Amino acid sequence: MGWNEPEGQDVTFWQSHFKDFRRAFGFVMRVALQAEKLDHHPEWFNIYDKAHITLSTHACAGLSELDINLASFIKQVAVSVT
Ligand SMILES: C[C@H](O)[C@H](O)[C@H]1CNC2=NC(N)=NC(=O)C2=N1
Repeated sequence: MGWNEPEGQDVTFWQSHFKDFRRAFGFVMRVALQAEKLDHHPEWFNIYDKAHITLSTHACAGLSELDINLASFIKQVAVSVT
C-alpha cells in the first residue's frame, strides 16, 4: 500500500491487500463521497480486494492542491480499514 513517485503528470495510489471486496469497495465509496464534496474526481480501478486510484487535475493537466488534499484523505481512509 502506498503512493508511487509522481510519474510525469499524475500520482497513483494503490492498495492491494484489503481483506475482501466489502472492505475494498467500502474504501472506494468513502473516497467517492469525499471526491464529490471536493468536486474533484479520481480515476480508479477495483477488482475484488484491490483498489487502484490515479489522481490528477484535468484543468491544469497535472497535480494541484486538490490532488494533495484528496491524497491525504485517501491515505487516512486506507490505513483505517481493517
Ligand atoms: C466543472 C467541474 O468543477 C470540473 O469539471 C471539475 C470536476 N472534477 C474534476 N476532477 C479532476 N480530477 N480534475 C478536474 O479538473 C475536475 N474538474
